[in-house]
Amino acid sequence: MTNPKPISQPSLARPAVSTSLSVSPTATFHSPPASSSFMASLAQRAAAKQLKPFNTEDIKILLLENVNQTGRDILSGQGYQVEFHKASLPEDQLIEKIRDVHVIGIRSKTKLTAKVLQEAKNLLVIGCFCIGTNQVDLEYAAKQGIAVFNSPFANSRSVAELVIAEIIALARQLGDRSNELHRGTWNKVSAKCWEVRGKTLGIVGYGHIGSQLSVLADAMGMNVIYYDVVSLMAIGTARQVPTLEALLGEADFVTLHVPETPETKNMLGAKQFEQMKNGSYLINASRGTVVDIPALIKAMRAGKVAGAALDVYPNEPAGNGDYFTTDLNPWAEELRGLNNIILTPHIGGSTEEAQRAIGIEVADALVRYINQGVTLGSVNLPEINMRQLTLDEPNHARIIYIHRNVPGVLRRVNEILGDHNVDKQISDSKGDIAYLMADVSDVRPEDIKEIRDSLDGLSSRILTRVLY
Ligand SMILES: NC(=O)c1ccc[n+]([C@@H]2O[C@H](COP(=O)([O-])OP(=O)(O)OC[C@H]3O[C@@H](n4cnc5c(N)ncnc54)[C@H](O)[C@@H]3O)[C@@H](O)[C@H]2O)c1
Ligand SMILES: O=C(O)CC[C@@H](O)C(=O)O
Repeated sequence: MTNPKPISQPSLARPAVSTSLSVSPTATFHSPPASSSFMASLAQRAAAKQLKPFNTEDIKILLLENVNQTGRDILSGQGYQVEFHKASLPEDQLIEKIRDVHVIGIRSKTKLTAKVLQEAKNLLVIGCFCIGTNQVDLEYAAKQGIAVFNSPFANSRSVAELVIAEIIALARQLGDRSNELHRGTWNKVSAKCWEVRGKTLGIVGYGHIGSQLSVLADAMGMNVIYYDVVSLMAIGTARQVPTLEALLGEADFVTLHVPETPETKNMLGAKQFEQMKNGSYLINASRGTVVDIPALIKAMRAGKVAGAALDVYPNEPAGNGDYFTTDLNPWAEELRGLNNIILTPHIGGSTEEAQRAIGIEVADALVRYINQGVTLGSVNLPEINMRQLTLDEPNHARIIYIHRNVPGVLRRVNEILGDHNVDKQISDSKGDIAYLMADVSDVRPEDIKEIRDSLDGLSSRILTRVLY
């Protein structure tokens, strides 16, 4: 059973932000970071009337892991209190900080486990300023009525471009040649250095990143094959293969673009390295758990795998520094000692374009959720959208009721709302959790209190919010 949120949790006021969704990462490629939605939000804010009982400056936001300035500006521009940290926080400090905040913004390093989230008594929403959401216990968050948002594809192109660079760098042993020359050694070789034209790229996971990569590799004259658990339309001349084994037996380069799930843990282990072609290459820019690294080390020492590029690791440090040691991962020294291996510190999505786009997209989603209750793009709650209330509707209130998805709730909710004029109402469920949003007109403050108290009294309640 969930812990109900304290009734004292602030009801959030009239929106003051644009509702535009960022639909394309290229939008920010062509636009400066001060996005149109950000400017629009500032303009609207000037005109907006702050309605009682809630002021946006009461909202406390904790941003970790160097969330981009674009996102910070949007959130501060709303008047929220924003606390910013460059790195992630150790669990004890995270627990201490999270107790107090309504919103937390993270990237891939901060683990929001049930243990941490159960301390977050005021938390309304989590923003993952990245693609992956495996670092958050999504189910537990939903059961607490905490919405989670991410940016599903704003860094996909950046990752795909990095992988293209790595395919060529591995084929030409660029890392080794460069390191040698940095040490003063001239070593001009062509043995086992290849063009990529005509070679086969095997993409595991043909989603946003895998399919972008497919287009780029196709354009370089590579044959593209892919394996995915779902049947997906091939782009260009790419071809889906039925099994991972089939892909491994045919690909010269294998690149992983699957999410971290129990099924993808050690997806590439000793058996799979055996199934790869002799002298083939492996690239992992997905999650560190997907590759069994000791097995990779063996396969590379045996010459089975001719080169590898790793961007992600089972354990990654909270911030920058000299942390890539055996204290972090026991095999770190062995990995560093291998030839033709490119090791990067989880930078697949780390470009100016991607980080700006993510900052805007996730911050906009947070503001929409805080100010309007809109869950479009949420990864753990049903997606509900309703048009913004305007200043022409001064006595309207927006009721948000997050509840357990059990029989009879709508009847009880409508008994409570039934004495009022319900202009609009939407409800949807996702698994055990349901989200109801209703706009009610001609309500007085005492009505609002009564509605809220009555909804709070229902046994199905997870969280009630009233925005007015
Ligand atoms: N290195 C980085 O900086 C970086 C940046 C962005 C994303 N990522 C990682 O890359 C992953 C993929 O990103 P995406 O945007 O392409 O995700 P996506 O959800 O668009 O695509 C993932 C694909 O993997 C498939 N899949 C899932 N489980 C599978 C399995 N067991 N076997 C085969 N296919 C499976 C899915 O069907 C889907 O098509 C993310 O989950 C994230 O962890 C890393
Ligand atoms: O920026 C990050 O920390 C994560 C990048 C990437 O792994 C993602 O999931 O988007």
